[in-house]
Amino acid sequence: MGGSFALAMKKAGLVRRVVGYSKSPSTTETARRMGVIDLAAESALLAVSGSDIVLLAVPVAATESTLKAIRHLIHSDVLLMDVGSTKGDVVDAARRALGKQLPTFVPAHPIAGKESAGVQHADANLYQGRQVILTPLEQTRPELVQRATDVWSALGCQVLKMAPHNHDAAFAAVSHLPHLLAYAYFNAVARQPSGRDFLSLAGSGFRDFTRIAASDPTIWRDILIANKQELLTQTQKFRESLDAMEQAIQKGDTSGLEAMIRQASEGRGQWQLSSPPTPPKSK
Ligand SMILES: NC(=O)C1=CN([C@@H]2O[C@H](COP(=O)(O)OP(=O)(O)OC[C@H]3O[C@@H](n4cnc5c(N)ncnc54)[C@H](O)[C@@H]3O)[C@@H](O)[C@H]2O)C=CC1
Ligand SMILES: O=C(O)C(=O)Cc1ccc(O)cc1
Repeated sequence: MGGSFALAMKKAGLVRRVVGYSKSPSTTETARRMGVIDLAAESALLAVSGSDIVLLAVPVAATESTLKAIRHLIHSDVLLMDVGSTKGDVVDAARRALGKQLPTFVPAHPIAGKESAGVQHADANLYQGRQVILTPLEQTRPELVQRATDVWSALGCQVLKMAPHNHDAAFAAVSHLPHLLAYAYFNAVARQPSGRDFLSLAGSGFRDFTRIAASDPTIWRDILIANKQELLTQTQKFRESLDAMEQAIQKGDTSGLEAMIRQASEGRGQWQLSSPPTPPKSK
């Protein structure tokens, strides 16, 4: 996410120089070789020194320690953002870590990404035509919320604002639950004695359903734990829906089963991925 942001900012002509830091030196080396960053910093603190915009792209559970590592060099005009998939925990971490620098922080979540993590998959067009959710705090400086909106808009995003708890409730349903189900479903098939044989026969429906089961384990462990309450609400709703379909099958209730399939089929047929009406021209 961080690498894609750097490439997109460069492509949009919005940055003079990108300084990168990762706790893994091979990541910054790859980023430099790919032209994602211009300079590798020796620490997170040195990376933010003299920067106008700071983007944190780490697992959500690493937010607090990362903010603590950089807070001394965040001055009041710096636009500080994250890209974490959960917002309640990130905002709590920022409150604990940032102290008087809290007004510089604009929590952000681009609804764009891939199942493949790592800077080697960085993509300058990742954010084009996507939504980004900002969850500013009451303390956040309005000028910085505007600057964040301008930055993401210039990368081709539609910017929405909402409260962290509303964000987490929605994304538990449409992102965190499907990732959990993809992991659970893939394991359920693969762990059977004949699992390997079954997998070798699978077609595109299986491929599409399980694509996100290839997503990064550390990133997703942190997301599922961070949004525990909302996620468990959604697993319960899913269980009820699955139970109803199972019962119809068990009873041979063809019309009940068809009605449930029809409802999903028609709903999914009408659903479209949200995107801005007119994405900006790419350079
Ligand atoms: N991959 C996706 O599709 C999306 C991911 N996100 C969010 O973006 C953030 C970054 O994810 P990706 O870029 O996909 O992952 P990534 O694996 O490509 O990048 C994560 C970076 O964090 C570093 N890191 C790992 N553990 C750390 C720790 N304990 N302390 C400091 N740094 C650490 C890694 O070295 C790596 O450079 C996550 O918070 C995720 O929830 C948001 C939207 C989409
Ligand atoms: O790979 C996919 O289709 C995704 O769902 C990408 C994604 C992953 C995590 C997010 O917080 C937002 C988007």
